Amino acid sequence: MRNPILLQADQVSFAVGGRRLVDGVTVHLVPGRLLAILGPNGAGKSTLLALLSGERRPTGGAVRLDGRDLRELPPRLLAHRRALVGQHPAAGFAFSVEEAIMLAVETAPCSAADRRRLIADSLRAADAEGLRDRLLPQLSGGESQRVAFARALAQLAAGALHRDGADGFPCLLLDEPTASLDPAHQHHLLRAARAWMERTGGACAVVLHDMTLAARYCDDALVLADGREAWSGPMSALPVPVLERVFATRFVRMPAPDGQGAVFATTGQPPSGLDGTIATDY
Ligand SMILES: Nc1ncnc2c1ncn2[C@@H]1O[C@H](COP(=O)(O)OP(=O)(O)OP(=O)(O)O)[C@@H](O)[C@H]1O
Repeated sequence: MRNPILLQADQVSFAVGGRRLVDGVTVHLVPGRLLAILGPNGAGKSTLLALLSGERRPTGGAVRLDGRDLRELPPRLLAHRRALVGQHPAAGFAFSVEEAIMLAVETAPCSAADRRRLIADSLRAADAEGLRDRLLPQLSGGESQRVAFARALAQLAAGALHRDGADGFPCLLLDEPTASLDPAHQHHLLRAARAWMERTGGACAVVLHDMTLAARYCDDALVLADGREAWSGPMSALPVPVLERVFATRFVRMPAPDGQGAVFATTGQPPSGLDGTIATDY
């Protein structure tokens, strides 16, 4: 029977100079469930994503894809199975957007026409079709993020052509992919990530600072603080006091007007309880 866990990190740690940036964290990525990785600046979210992607090797514990230690997987196979969209997409050389995405799919075993269609599909999914002929260094921050997302989708779509049958679902790892996006594109990207999971049977983890987006689009949450797990579970069950504790600021959770997820507001005041008030937690 297929292991329902696609990417599995058990008690992973990553230490530099005696400091544990990630300390004994367990993450299970399951097809069809979008995981939000939350936590304050410096909590270890990007480092954890780098461990999950195989970009960094854990100094303790192991990360497994379909049960195989990432260290045993050849880099090419890994590139077919998982894509990481970093926090700051590199401006890179003066390639056009289309050329940059072509680099990610040029070895795909298909015709040139199919390759062009694959690029077009990825650009469309990221609402980046209009950027196709633009040069990478001339893109705005949000445009770069949309192109980096399209490139990751194209990389995994090309990777799927290398795989046989149902073997090996893909894994998409997104590090603050909405940080530079306007509100409409923030929703577009997370809807696209969910649609990608449904289409491919893949698994996805996303680092977010926006709790409202996380509540609307993510099934599960892992909250990190000081490199350790502070809380994990279904996003809908994430307690406001946990957020207030790790972020050291007041959070208010309200029902979303359309009933999907919740709306989170911060007030900049101290966490509830520290000034004698009671948490407003609907
Ligand atoms: N190579 C490194 N050497 C030493 N310290 C590092 C290294 N890489 C990251 N750090 C430190 O590790 C901590 C975790 O960094 P990381 O980028 O994972 O945090 P983060 O949770 O993603 O933060 P943010 O929300 O600001 O993006 C930070 O304090 C960072 O300064």
